[in-house]
Amino acid sequence: MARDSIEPYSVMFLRTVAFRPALRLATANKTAAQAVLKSTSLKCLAFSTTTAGRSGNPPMSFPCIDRLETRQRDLSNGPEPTYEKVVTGYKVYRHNSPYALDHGGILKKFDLAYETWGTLNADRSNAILIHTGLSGSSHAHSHPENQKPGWWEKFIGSGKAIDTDKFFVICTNVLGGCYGSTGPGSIDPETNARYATTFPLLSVNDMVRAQFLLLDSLKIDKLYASVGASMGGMQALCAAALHSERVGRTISISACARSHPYSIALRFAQRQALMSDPNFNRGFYYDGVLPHVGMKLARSIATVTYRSGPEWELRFGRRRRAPDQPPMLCADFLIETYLDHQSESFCLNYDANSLLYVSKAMDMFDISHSVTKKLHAQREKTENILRSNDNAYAAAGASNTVCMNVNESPQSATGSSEMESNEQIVEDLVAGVKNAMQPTLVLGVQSDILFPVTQQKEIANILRKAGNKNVTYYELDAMYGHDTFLIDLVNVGAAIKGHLENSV
Ligand SMILES: CC(=O)SCCNC(=O)CCNC(=O)[C@H](O)C(C)(C)COP(=O)(O)OP(=O)(O)OC[C@H]1O[C@@H](n2cnc3c(N)ncnc32)[C@H](O)[C@@H]1OP(=O)(O)O
Ligand SMILES: N[C@@H](CCO)C(=O)O
Repeated sequence: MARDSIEPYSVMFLRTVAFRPALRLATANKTAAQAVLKSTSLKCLAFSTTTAGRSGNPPMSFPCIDRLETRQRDLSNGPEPTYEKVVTGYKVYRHNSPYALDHGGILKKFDLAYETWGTLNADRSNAILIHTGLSGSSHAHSHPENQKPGWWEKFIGSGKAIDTDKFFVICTNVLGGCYGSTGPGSIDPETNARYATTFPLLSVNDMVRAQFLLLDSLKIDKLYASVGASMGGMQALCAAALHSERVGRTISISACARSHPYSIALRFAQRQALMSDPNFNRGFYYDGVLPHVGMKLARSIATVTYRSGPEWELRFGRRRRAPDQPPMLCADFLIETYLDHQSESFCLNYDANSLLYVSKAMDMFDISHSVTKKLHAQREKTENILRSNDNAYAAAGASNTVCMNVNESPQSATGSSEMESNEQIVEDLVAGVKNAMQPTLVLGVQSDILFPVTQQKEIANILRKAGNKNVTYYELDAMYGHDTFLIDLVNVGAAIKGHLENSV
């Protein structure tokens, strides 16, 4: 098929110097390979499980089962969500008029948290917008007001992949997030209570449109580049296709042109695990017990999709935390203690409702022309009502309700229209990106099971079919899976720098 005919550039110069020797060593000498990895980007092999009391328990003679601790949230006595404590270091764009959303909802007003690095030049032409993945905050890099390392700390800075000597770099927390931007945990101005699951459903384009409103307020007409990975790549593609006149260059890393059923299934499983927590309380948990167990299960599943089997083989193998003890049903293998640690750490760092809304926006992402057209028409209807009179907000926004289980759905469970042919799908996608003619870098990772390279090829293919003559496609053989963009500075950083500084 045509879309499989895109040959991955081998980008020899991009291949990591640290990672390759580790792989080669792996078959011959695991310990040596681990030493190489340890000395590069993989930090820690020591286990540090955080569930209270577990490591201190006396040896058990029967399989141990994790205690599903619930934690009463007492506002005077932790644990409190740390995302609510992020109070410094970001600026806020305040949008004080109703904002119509793609799926029919309305926000009476919204805030967008953002941070910047570097200097905007005189003709305001050197701005780069970094779009985050699912759980990212605006804090991509440290700065004097918040010196904590950001989530892309090593990729941004003087002389770095995104060079702050040359560019003015902006990063926002997405609409729907929980790090300063309006999301389900924010106060609904209509009720003075938290939105929880009365928050309206969002699309990726709703997030991007909000970012362009921020750019308007900064008097930036056109971005030098729009850069993103994972859901950030979806946003970058969306900006390139739907706001094309405002984007000079695009970088899409480990993203997709439309979410495929496999990734939707994986996110559905996470949401189901989360919503099954008895403390979830249909999303109204803010004043009570947090759905900690559900969040932890959801992030465990997510972490399995973010990394890769080959990486874990090399890092953990089949090693157990206490090899002399009988097998236990709790975290026993090092891979299990790792998952336990990662998911536990995440629970208080991110709002459960944001996870639901943002991951749903990812599921709904589809850059096809027909989908965009439908969403646009839907939004226009709401915008017309809003324009019609000053009191229209209440009438137009009355439908901010979300459906949480199939029995609440007005549609049949088996539902759905006829399957389109592959040709029709591609044609629709090509029409969807017909305006995205900017120099574009599409970067994929061979070990990514969540956004596999077939989806990266699909992006490059539809852009080329649409007539974009300046599409660069790189495929990395890094082993860190989907999250490679957070870890592999050598390869991902070089690709980004090359595209930003050399593409014309
Ligand atoms: C995308 C955006 O837009 S931003 C969102 C990015 N942030 C996240 O995804 C948050 C979650 N973090 C992560 O997934 C990872 O830490 C990354 C991707 C950021 C970095 O990956 P790595 O450098 O490979 O770190 P790694 O995955 O090994 O995690 C290290 C932690 O695991 C712990 N760990 C490692 N092995 C084990 C083990 N066998 N048992 C228990 N804990 C373990 C380490 O002690 C360390 O703990 P700490 O973070 O509390 O200090
Ligand atoms: N691990 C990253 C990427 C997910 O797509 C995150 O949590 O945002």
